[in-house]
Amino acid sequence: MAAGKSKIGRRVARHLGVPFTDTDRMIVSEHGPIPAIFESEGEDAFRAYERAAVARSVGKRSVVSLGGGAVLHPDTATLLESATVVYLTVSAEVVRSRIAGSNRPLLTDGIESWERIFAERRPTYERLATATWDTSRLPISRLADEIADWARGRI
Ligand SMILES: Nc1ncnc2c1ncn2[C@@H]1O[C@H](COP(=O)(O)OP(=O)(O)OP(=O)(O)O)[C@@H](O)[C@H]1O
Ligand SMILES: O=C(O)C1=C[C@@H](O)[C@@H](O)[C@H](O)C1
Ligand SMILES: [Mg+2]
Repeated sequence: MAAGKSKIGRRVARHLGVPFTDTDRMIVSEHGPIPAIFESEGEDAFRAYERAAVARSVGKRSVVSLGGGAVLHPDTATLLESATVVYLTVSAEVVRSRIAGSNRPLLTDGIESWERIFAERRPTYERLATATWDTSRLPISRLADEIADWARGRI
């Protein structure tokens, strides 16, 4: 969470001249704010909406920014096995300020929740990654340039 998927993904798509989709935004436009979905319908309902949004997005010539937990669904993990997956990392030290004041429903204990969730998901992220960038030190613009250069010709 807060590694830069949405901000960097949008710029990468612009550089590549392909459509951009952010599955969190799709869910919000179709079902309302994410915290409200978690509160009134629960995480399982959110994951089902997310799985559907990912299934409609992945596999086209485009850039898709996923929610941090999208890989938890086995169908999504299977879809990503045949996609070009950029895994963005960030250190706990740096992410602390990025998540301050955030309304991500799973971050009930701030950085402690972030670290626990990251440790649980890390093997899955690493398994599905085609390439990895750490976003802790470089600006968004530089990361987007590098990733777009790498992705050109691959998608
Ligand atoms: N390389 C970076 N340097 C500094 N700030 C960054 C960088 N990348 C992202 N940020 C900032 O971190 C915050 C989170 O970024 P963003 O929303 O793109 O993350 P995300 O991975 O999409 O998070 P989520 O898991 O909630 O979807 C934003 O405020 C963004 O401006
Ligand atoms: O990592 C997660 O589980 C989440 C990340 C966000 O992008 C949203 O998809 C939601 O807040 C859940
Ligand atoms: Mg995002």
